[in-house]
Amino acid sequence: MTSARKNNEVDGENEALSFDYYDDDDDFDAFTDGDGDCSCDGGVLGFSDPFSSEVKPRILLMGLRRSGKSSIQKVVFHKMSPNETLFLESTNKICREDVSNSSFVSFQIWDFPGQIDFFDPTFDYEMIFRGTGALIFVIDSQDDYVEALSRLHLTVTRAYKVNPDINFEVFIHKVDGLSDDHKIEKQRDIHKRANDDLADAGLERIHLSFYLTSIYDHSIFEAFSKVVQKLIPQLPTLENLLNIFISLSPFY
Ligand SMILES: Nc1nc2c(ncn2[C@@H]2O[C@H](COP(=O)(O)OP(=O)(O)OP(=O)(O)O)[C@@H](O)[C@H]2O)c(=O)[nH]1
Repeated sequence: MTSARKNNEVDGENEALSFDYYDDDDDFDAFTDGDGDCSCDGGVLGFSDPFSSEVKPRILLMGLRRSGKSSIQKVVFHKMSPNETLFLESTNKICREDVSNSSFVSFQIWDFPGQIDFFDPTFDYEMIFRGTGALIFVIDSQDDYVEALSRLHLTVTRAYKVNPDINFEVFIHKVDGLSDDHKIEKQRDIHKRANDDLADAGLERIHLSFYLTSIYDHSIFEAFSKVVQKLIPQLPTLENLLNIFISLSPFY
């Protein structure tokens, strides 16, 4: 599969282009390009959105500090080995990256620093949520997640008010250290608490999808793939066409 990826500065002034092409049959490798870095913006507050007219869906990566957001982006899209992520520095800027590997699969990822005050009144979160297709909220399952859950609730409710069409995706991350029983138990607990919080706020109509993920196995690629697939409007039509094709195939 041929892939091209383009990096942009968020402020749009110093546009740096980096295209990489490769051939690979692996669906998940189709997300990666090898060596590029995303570009980041230092002015977190009140930056402009020079690409707001683009139709590319936007995927936000949010969550508390050190939950694993940048590691996910580096492993999935830059072929970084999981062990190398141990040396990643904390993100203090919004990093935005354009990913496009076909006319169907094309989107932007915005990696948010964990420590920003997202609800600072000068921060234009309405602009950010308005153009968002999916919001991935990363929860570190190896840490105490009480604070993460309250942050998740705040983020989701704010985002929903601005744009009820956002897909809310919760990555229960770093599950590599947990036994299978423990993983299921964590997922059940987080799922229940997050949905109880929404029900208490009268917002049970907000749907959260949960995934158990780790950068140390295939789970992070599968989860990201599912998130991206939901953003491909042509997918149901493509599936229908493929089903028709298969049913008419002489080998079927
Ligand atoms: N065990 C384990 N560790 C992980 C996983 N993903 C990330 N980490 C580790 O978590 C630490 C923090 O990862 P980062 O990607 O820097 O976290 P972040 O959310 O981007 O942090 P900020 O930039 O501070 O917001 C690093 O030491 C990673 O190696 C995972 O799936 N399993």
